[in-house]
Amino acid sequence: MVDLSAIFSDNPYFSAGFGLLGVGAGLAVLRQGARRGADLLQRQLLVSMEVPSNDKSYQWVLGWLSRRGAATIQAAESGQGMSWMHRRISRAVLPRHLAVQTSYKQHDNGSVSTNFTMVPGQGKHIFYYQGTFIQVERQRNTKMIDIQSAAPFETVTLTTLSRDRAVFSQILAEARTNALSQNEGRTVLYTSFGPEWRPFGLPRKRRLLQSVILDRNVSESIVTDVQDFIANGKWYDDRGIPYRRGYLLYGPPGSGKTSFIQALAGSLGYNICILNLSERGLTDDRLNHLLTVAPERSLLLLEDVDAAFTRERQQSEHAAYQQSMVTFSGLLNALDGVASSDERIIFMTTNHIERLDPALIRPGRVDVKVYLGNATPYQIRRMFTRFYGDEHAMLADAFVQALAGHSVSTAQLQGHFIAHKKAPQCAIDQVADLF
Ligand SMILES: Nc1ncnc2c1ncn2[C@@H]1O[C@H](COP(=O)(O)OP(=O)(O)OP(=O)(O)O)[C@@H](O)[C@H]1O
Repeated sequence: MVDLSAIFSDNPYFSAGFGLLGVGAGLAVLRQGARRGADLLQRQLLVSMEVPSNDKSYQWVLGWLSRRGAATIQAAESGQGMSWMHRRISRAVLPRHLAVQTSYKQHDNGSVSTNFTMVPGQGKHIFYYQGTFIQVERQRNTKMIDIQSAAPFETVTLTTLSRDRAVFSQILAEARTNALSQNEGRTVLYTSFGPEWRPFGLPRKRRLLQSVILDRNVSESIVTDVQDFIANGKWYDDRGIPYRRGYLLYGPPGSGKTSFIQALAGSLGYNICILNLSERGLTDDRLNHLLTVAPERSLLLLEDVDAAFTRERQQSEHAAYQQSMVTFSGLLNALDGVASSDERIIFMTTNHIERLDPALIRPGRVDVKVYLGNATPYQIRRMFTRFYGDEHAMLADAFVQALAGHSVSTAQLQGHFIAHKKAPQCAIDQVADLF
C-alpha cells in the first residue's frame, strides 16, 4: 500500500503550493464573507428611492434638486444662519456636475421669458437636507429610449441612512408642491401624447369668467351645476353611481363655447385635457385609457364632436375616424368608462347638434346641454360696456338699437370692438361693418 502522505509531505514544492492554495481559498472566503457582510450592513443601514424618467415625479425631483442646489450655494456663500461646520459641509457637498434645463415662462402680459435651470448631471452627488446627507445618483441608459419622450431612459436614485427614510416622503411632497405652484393661477392645457397626457405649450394665464359674456344666467347656471357636482363626490360614491358628468355646449361658431370652458377651468383652478379624436394612431383602447388617466383636477374637452362622428358615420359601428382608429362604439364605451370613483368632467362642443347621434348625447354621457347662440341684446350691451366702460351705458343702448334685426356672433362683436378700441361712437357709426 503506497503512503501518499509521505510522498507529498516530503515534497517542499507541493506543501508551499498547497499552502498558497489554502491561503487563497481562505482569502476568497473572507472576501466573500466581507462582501456579504457589507451587503447586509448596507441593507440594514441604507435605504434608496429610485425615480425613473418615465414617472411624473421625475421632473419634480429634478426641479427640487436644482432648487436645493441653488439654495445650498446661496446659503453657503452668504453663510446666513449657518454654523461654521454647516457652512463647510454645504460647500463640500455642492454638486460638481450640472446639466442645463431650459424652460419658458409666460408672463401676464403674454410675453415669454427663457429660464435656465441647473440640475445635477449624471453621476453621484451629495445633498445635505434637514440634517441628513443624501446621495443622489443620476444615471442615463443610452441603450434604452423612453418611448414616450424619445429621450434616453434615466433614473435618479436617492440613498440615505435607513433611519432617515421619512426624508424621501418629505422630498417628494415638497417637489410636487414646488412643481404645481409654478402653475398657480394658470391653466395648463394637456394634449394626449401616446398613452399619456402632456402639457401643451406654456400654462396659460387664467381667463376671467366675467370676460366671457353669455346670455342672462347661462354662465351662472353652468358654474353652479359644476360646483355642485364637484362638491358631491361622496353622494355619488355612496350610491355606486360613476362619478362623472358630461356637458354639451352647442351653437353657431364664435359664440364663446371654448372660451367659456377655459374660463370655467380657470375659475375652478382646474386644467384642461384636450381630446383630439383624429389624433393619428388613437385607438379605442388608448382613448379609454386616456379618459381613465386624465390628470386630477382637469376638465376633458372634446371639441367639434360632430366632426368626429356624425349620423352618417353611424352606418358602420366599426367605422374608424380618419387616421385614428377610434370607432363610434369605442367612443361611447370610453364615455361610459369603468365605474371608477375618480371624478370626471367632460365638455363637448358642436356647431351642429342635429348631426349628433342620440346615443352620444343621451343622459349619462351628456347630462347638461346648453345652447350658446349669437349675441342677444343683453350680451351686446354687456360686451359694449365691458370694452368701453360703464360710463358709456347710453352709447351701449344706442349700439343695441343699431344692431336691431341683425344677428351677429359675440366673436364678431369682439372683433368690431378691437377695431374701434377707444372709440365707442365709431363702433356705433361703423356698425354696418358687422352685417
Ligand atoms: N360670449 C363671448 N364673450 C366674450 N368673448 C367671446 C364670446 N364669444 C366669443 N368670444 C371671443 O371670440 C373668439 C372665439 O371664441 P370661442 O373660440 O370661444 O368661440 P366658439 O364658440 O368656441 O367657436 P367655435 O364653435 O368656432 O369653436 C375668442 O377670442 C373669444 O374671446
